[in-house]
Amino acid sequence: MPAEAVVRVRELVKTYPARRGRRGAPGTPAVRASDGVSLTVRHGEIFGLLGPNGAGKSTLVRQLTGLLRPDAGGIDVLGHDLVRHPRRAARLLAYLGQESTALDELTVTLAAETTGRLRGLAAAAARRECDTVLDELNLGPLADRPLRRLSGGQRRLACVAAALVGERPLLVLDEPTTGMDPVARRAVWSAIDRRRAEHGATVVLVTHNVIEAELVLDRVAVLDRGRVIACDTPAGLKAVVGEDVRLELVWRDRPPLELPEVAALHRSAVTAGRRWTLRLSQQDARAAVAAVTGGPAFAALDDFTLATPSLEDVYLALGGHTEGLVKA
Ligand SMILES: Nc1ncnc2c1ncn2[C@@H]1O[C@H](COP(=O)(O)OP(=O)(O)OP(=O)(O)O)[C@@H](O)[C@H]1O
Repeated sequence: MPAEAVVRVRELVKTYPARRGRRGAPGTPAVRASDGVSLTVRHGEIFGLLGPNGAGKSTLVRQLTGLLRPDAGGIDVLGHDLVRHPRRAARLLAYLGQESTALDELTVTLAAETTGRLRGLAAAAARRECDTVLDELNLGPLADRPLRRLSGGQRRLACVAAALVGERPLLVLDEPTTGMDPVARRAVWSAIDRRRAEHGATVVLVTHNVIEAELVLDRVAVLDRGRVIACDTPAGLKAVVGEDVRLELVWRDRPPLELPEVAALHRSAVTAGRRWTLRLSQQDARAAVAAVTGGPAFAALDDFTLATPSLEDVYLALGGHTEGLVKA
């Protein structure tokens, strides 16, 4: 393994078995949630896994953290074979899963301190680190509240705090900022970045927020149906769509498909209800805007935007499905 690689995943395969339904209820078919995933995360990177609901992101990180055993393939974290030795994961990485039920009865302070103690910190050190992290994430005022008495975003923030106590060289975070307001999100991103800058931590995180992904990630693997369909820097991925721009049209009600200029756009649009998204050359985008704003189509139009490409456009260009991607 090259010195700079912290995580190396090779040809990972995981299929959830089919289940027969009980008492006439429909069963569930087998799902191949990791379908030959290979990727390498380098030292000090903030590496993202992006993809819609059900793409296989959580399945991948649960295997990375030793919680789920792959059917085939290899996982190497800092030179340790985690398929053969899944329990070593606890020493190598801090994991923030999607659920927090294990900590719900504890206060914010106790959740963070206990996690630190479980990671081998002495009582005084755990307390010290806990104070620092609660301060960093502006959780001081909520320190004595049990997690179950917090709002969804506050609880998530408390779980991030717990994940950050008791330093680990690798942080694996499954949608760390879900449900948080912008201030909390910013605090989380700076806390993560500080771990990287000051302690050389490497971060793997799951997100479906494409805007956030562009801002914080060094590299991103785009997952779709258990496969990595692209892996590059956000800028590198955006080069896939070149100089194109994105035109979004939102219709008031039913789009007037009887108008030829609208019917022509419909053929290349990705539609989601009243919203159409088109990726066009700059010249074609200008012509399209002129066509829908200059003629009878305008009366049926609620809103339109022209934007430079985002990761979402890359995702569309790669043939992904955007239903599960969050755009703001
Ligand atoms: N325990 C399970 N048993 C059976 N199928 C599962 C199980 N967990 C996940 N799946 C299926 O595996 C696929 C991948 O799920 P996974 O949770 O990894 O996706 P994800 O990309 O993390 O999605 P989300 O963004 O919604 O969290 C989905 O089709 C899901 O329905």
